[in-house]
Amino acid sequence: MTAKLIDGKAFAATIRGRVADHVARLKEEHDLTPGLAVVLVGEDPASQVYVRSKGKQTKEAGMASFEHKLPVDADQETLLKLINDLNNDPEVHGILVQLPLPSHMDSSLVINAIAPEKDVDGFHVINAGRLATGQDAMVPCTPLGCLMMLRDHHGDLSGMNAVVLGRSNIVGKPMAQLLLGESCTVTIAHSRTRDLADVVRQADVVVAAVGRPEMVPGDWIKPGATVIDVGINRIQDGEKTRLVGDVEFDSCAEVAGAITPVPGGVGPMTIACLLANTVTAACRANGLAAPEGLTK
Ligand SMILES: Nc1nc(=O)c2c([nH]1)NC[C@@H]1CN(c3ccc(C(=O)N[C@@H](CCC(=O)O)C(=O)O)cc3)C=[N+]21
Repeated sequence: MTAKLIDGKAFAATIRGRVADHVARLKEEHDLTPGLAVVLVGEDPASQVYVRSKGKQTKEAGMASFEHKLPVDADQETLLKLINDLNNDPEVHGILVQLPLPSHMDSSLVINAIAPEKDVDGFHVINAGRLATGQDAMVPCTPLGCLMMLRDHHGDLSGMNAVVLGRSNIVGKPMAQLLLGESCTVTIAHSRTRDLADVVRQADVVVAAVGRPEMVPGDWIKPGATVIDVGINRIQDGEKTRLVGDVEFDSCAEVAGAITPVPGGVGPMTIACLLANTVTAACRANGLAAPEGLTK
């Protein structure tokens, strides 16, 4: 392998340390404890593991963690009532509703019921609009984590060709907005893009967020490019299963200048940014400046 490995796990630990420092200062100087509420509907085992890990990391950073579980057949009104209560709870600065929701619920409606200033996922339409127009927004955690890694590796990104693979509202679109904000020349490629390989070959920065295991081979990568792999796909490997990203790691690492691994890349950064967003929300709710180095 010739590429430099971008260690998201280590970087995420650094971010969490900064979060914990800031939380300690908020307690001491302002008697303020940032609080994060996580809402889980249903009992999907992967979601349960993930929610538990968020709660643990929230507490480790010195913040208050509130977990709310609803049964899979809960009606939407019950969820909306809970969100309304959390919107009005002064101890809750951030609200995350774990996605996907059961199919009888309207996720857009549910997400848009969260007070925008408590929407630490950055999925509310107000936050999407603020990000797109360059105003202070809550920025979605996964793209924010990717941007932090890119900035850390490159410093200035201006003028670089960035190709974002995937056009989802939670990763692809906000990632493209952030890169545009860094003055990159941004292309969003997707399943209908013509000559996809040639498009990706133009990229100095590739962010792969399509959810297709090992879709990007090394011969699509421009020599020296930076590859950020957002994919977290569990595939069968003989008797066992293992996690792979959206890029073929070994072949891409032979060509790229730098690459994130899966696991240990974007995933841990996502949770670290969730904690960072919660601190930002708590600061803003109390008329304090958002912490340096933890926001966009
Ligand atoms: N409202 C909402 N916001 C989310 O941010 C959200 C969500 N719903 N629903 C589920 C997805 C998934 N997600 C992950 C974050 C970190 C890891 C992570 O840290 N992964 C480890 C590996 C963990 C393992 O071994 O399974 C890693 O990549 O190293 C994984 C998955 C956030 N999501």
